Amino acid sequence: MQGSAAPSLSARDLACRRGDRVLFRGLSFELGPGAAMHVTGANGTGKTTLIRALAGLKTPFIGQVLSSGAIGLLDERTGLDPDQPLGRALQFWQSVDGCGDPAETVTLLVLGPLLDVPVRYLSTGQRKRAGLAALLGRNVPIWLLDEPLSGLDARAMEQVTALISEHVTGGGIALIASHQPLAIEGLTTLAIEDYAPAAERLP
Ligand SMILES: Nc1ncnc2c1ncn2[C@@H]1O[C@H](COP(=O)(O)OP(=O)(O)OP(=O)(O)O)[C@@H](O)[C@H]1O
Repeated sequence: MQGSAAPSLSARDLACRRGDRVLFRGLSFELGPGAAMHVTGANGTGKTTLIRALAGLKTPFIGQVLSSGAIGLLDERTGLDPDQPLGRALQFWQSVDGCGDPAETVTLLVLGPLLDVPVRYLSTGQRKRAGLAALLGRNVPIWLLDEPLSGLDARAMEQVTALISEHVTGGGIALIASHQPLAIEGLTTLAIEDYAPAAERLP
């Protein structure tokens, strides 16, 4: 994994809004090596917004995000060039981040038969697996995963869950927003609705 220091990710008294609406406030947590946290909440409660704030892509309205170690984000975008065949698109990240051979990841995620297919032709589930392969190839310690299981078949869900477990067992950090249950040992849960301003809470 990139960087030798122990990774950490924390939020301190975080509040984010979209337009005039405050989605959550007073949200704090601290994650260290080997931590996995499941962010739950109904549609529109702010899970993606939280992940974007943690990734540094959105400025919180109040509070701070602190991290030590490189952050990798997996969301609905793969980060892969849509016009390149998958194999070449994955190699691009490998050359940028200087990581090892992606062959193992390609095998694990059953992407071998798709290496010659342009990224834009991949199905939803194939694209999700490709995005995860790119993330794995980057070898970063902190994973922010926005709905990593959506669009996956049962077998792929198991494989992706196993890869997340392996990442945290190896000392990485994973924060996962998901509507699906996650079979990951030691997983903690952050219910984002607990941090909604009182006026936003459902009865
Ligand atoms: N650019 C934007 N401008 C204004 N409001 C936005 C913007 N992007 C998102 N929102 C609103 O912010 C709220 C939170 O959206 P977000 O995507 O964080 O929710 P979520 O919990 O991830 O939802 P889901 O479970 O559907 O993925 C939603 O009400 C959404 O409509």
